[in-house]
Amino acid sequence: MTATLINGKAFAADLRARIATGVAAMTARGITPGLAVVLVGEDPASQVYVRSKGRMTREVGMNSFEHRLPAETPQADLLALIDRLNADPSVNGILVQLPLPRHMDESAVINAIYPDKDVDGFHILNVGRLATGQKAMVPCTPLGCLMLLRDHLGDLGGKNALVIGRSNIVGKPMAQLLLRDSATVTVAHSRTKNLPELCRQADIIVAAVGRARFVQGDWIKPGATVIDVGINRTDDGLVGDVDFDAASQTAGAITPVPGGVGPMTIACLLANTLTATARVNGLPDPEGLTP
Ligand SMILES: Nc1nc2c(c(=O)[nH]1)N[C@@H](CN(C=O)c1ccc(C(=O)N[C@@H](CCC(=O)O)C(=O)O)cc1)CN2
Repeated sequence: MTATLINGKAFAADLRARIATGVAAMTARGITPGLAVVLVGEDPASQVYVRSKGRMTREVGMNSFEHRLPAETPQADLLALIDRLNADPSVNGILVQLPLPRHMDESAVINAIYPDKDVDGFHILNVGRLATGQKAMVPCTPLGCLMLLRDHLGDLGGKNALVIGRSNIVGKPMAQLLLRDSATVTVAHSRTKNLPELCRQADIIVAAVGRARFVQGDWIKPGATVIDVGINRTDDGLVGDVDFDAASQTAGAITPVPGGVGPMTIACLLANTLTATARVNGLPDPEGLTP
């Protein structure tokens, strides 16, 4: 292997320590940030993520409120819970764990969250704010990717960045964030025709396709920075969207799976909760936690 390993796990631990310092300073002023996480149903991976979110929220000194609802909960009951959390001043951030059960309308649920408590950054108003360069709550996984990229590369201006995947959660906001940093951004997806060629021109690849080892080693431009957002459970264990062994022969730097982007998601959720708390209390945004 020749590529530098981008250690998201270590970066996330350091980020959480910085957040804990910010929380302590806020608590000293009589404000303790609170994060409410809502889980509907028993999806095994979601249960693990929600448990980790609760533990890490408490570890940084924030109040954690967990709401677990049965899979068959009517949507109206979930919306009523969100209304209560919107009105609760001890709750600064609200997150509804995805995916939701099939009978629920994801957009309606997300857009019921008060935008300034939407620490996932999925509310339509935050999507618009990000797209127009306004102060927004920014989706956690792309924010984590941006932090890793800036830490590794410094200025992203003028770099050719390829985002593979166009989801609302990762691909689209990732493209917006890279554009904001003056990268030249291409978004590829399942209908893109010349993906290997596009990859070979990219200084930065962010792979978020949801297909195990989809991005091949010989697609990588020598020295490129590769950010792998994929979390695919296979017979070989957890693997990313990039063929890590092959890509790391050519890339300049690469994130592993696990231990790369994944841990940044929860750290950035805590960062967003601290930011939301600062904003609602008329304080400046905490340093280094927003794009
Ligand atoms: N409301 C939301 N739902 C979901 C989000 C989200 O950002 N908001 N993202 C994902 C799941 N997710 C957090 O919710 C998440 C995914 C992965 C990790 C992580 O730390 N991954 C580890 C591996 C852990 C494992 O073994 O599964 C890693 O990559 O090292 C944290 C959070 C979907 N839902």
